[in-house]
Amino acid sequence: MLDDSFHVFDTTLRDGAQREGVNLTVADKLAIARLLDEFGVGFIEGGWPGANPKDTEFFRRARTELPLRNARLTAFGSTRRAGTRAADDPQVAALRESGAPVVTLVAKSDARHVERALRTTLAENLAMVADTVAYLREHGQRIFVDCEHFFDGYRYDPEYALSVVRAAAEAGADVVVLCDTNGGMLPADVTAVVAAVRERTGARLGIHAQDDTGCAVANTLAAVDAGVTHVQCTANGYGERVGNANLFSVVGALELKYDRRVLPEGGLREMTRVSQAVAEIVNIAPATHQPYVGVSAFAHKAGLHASAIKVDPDLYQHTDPALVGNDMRMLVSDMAGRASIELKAKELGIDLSGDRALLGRVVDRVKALELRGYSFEAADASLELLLREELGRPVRYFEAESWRVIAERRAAARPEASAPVAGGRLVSAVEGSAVGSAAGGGVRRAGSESPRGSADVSPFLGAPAAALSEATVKLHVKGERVIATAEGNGPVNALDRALRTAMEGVYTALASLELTDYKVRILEGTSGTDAVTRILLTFSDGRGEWTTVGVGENVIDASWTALEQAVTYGLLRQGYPSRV
Ligand SMILES: CC(=O)SCCNC(=O)CCNC(=O)[C@H](O)C(C)(C)COP(=O)(O)OP(=O)(O)OC[C@H]1O[C@@H](n2cnc3c(N)ncnc32)[C@H](O)[C@@H]1OP(=O)(O)O
Ligand SMILES: CC(=O)C(=O)O
Repeated sequence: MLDDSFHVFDTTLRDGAQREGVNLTVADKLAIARLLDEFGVGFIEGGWPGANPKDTEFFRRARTELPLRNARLTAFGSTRRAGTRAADDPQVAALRESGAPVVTLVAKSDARHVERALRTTLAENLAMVADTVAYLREHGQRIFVDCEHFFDGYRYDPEYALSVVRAAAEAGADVVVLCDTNGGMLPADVTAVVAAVRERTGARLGIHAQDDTGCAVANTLAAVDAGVTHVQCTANGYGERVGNANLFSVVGALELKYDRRVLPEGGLREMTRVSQAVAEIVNIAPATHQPYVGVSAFAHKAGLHASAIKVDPDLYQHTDPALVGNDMRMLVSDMAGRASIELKAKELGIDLSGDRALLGRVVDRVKALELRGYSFEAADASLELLLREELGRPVRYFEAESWRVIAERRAAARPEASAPVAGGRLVSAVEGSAVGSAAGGGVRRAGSESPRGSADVSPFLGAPAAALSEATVKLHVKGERVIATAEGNGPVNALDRALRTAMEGVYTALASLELTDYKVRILEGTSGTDAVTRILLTFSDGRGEWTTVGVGENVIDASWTALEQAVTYGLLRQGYPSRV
């Protein structure tokens, strides 16, 4: 067990679960608790037993399924109801029966809340606090008291707020936690209030800060400066409304800035992994710009930054990313300089150091392409193909002579649709920009059947319909001209299938490549449909992912550019020697 002189108290499973959009199962809660325990927090607040069946079940299963190495499990609940005895309050009984060694009791400490929300007297509220603490202590549980709305209450009626702290401490609470429940405090005020409460009560104090002014982490650290020895936080800052103090930011600051050991050996290096794993379980995409653990936390874009980082990464980083299990990354864009390209190439395993002319050419090409709408910062694979081209080692497995896509949408099985239409009028065909050139003779032909189009049964704007696309590609692969046709549920899917069909006998590993993400962004244009389109395609081969970028006025053409690169890069990853 950790040193008890300073507590890192995690409330992801209680306050974190109060975030809009979060709905954890018991299994999710157990999995998160295991991660937090491994990470090394001192206390894990598991929920409110008795408030809902799920939290009651969590504490029941935790007895056998949650052997904790570092943390102590904590049950949350409120002080007894007004006008009852703690021993008769079913909610207090649920806390006792939870089996948790520690209980956090939420208590009113703002006189207005006592009178208007609880609708009881100030004296009865003090008795509710003291009775409940004493009762649970007698039953062998360790007690922390969360003084709800403490800071607002202290401003309104400091003597009453202080009397709640004293009532809790005198009844046997180990820690009295001052809560900024509405999250409206600023750091300097927190420091001043905490210092005054310490001086006037002598109680061991903690802090629980909501993030409504964006100051939860700063307020938590301000309270530490004033002497609290217990900090309540949540993983990734999840919590009611805009959230709580982010556990990872607080722990990062305590360990790396305050030089205070609050985690067991090795815990800090797990921080990025734990943050991402919790986000995965909670089913919220990890916040990319989160301090310490975000994927962008050590991503450098500006050329000037890169040029100094080349000399020493510390010149542009507040700490070593490896200490928190994160990585430094270079982003290449139109803000890049030669140093950015050199460092990025190194990251990709290509040594360009010293070749100023080549680096300069790459910078110029990147800037020119970005002006046209390309974006390389999210498309490392495209950048690597470009670098290899500039090095005089272009990667090619095929050459596209042409491609053509037909997109068709059919009204779903109307009885009259199958009958010949009499008296229809033929109107002129309109020129399209995505049609390939005519076929030659004497070639291999490959075909792929895609049995179904996407059956769009949405009733939106009309009757159900089926959409289907058919693509034909004409390629040169290893000296042979190949024509392949395939169907797909959309034009890009059909092109992807046709491309694979054309090469499947030649590059068998193609089967392991999978399109996992397709992003479209409309760049500036005069109207919605004639604007320039940027496509980002992400592929996976089961071992890793890579992203490529394509730009064009025609969305299918832009997609093709990205697709050609993605497949090329995928084949390079499979180890095929480059040749046409
Ligand atoms: C600041 C925080 O985030 S604290 C954590 C808050 N978390 C939650 O509320 C989530 C879980 N809550 C619940 O499931 C339900 O609200 C329950 C089970 C706790 C209570 O449900 P209900 O009995 O239906 O009461 P309801 O939610 O309407 O109101 C809360 C009651 O608790 C009382 N109460 C509130 N705080 C306290 C307190 N510190 N001590 C004693 N009683 C309290 C209120 O006065 C109100 O009493 P009333 O029923 O006599 O009006
Ligand atoms: C206890 C708690 O969650 C709060 O006061 O915000």
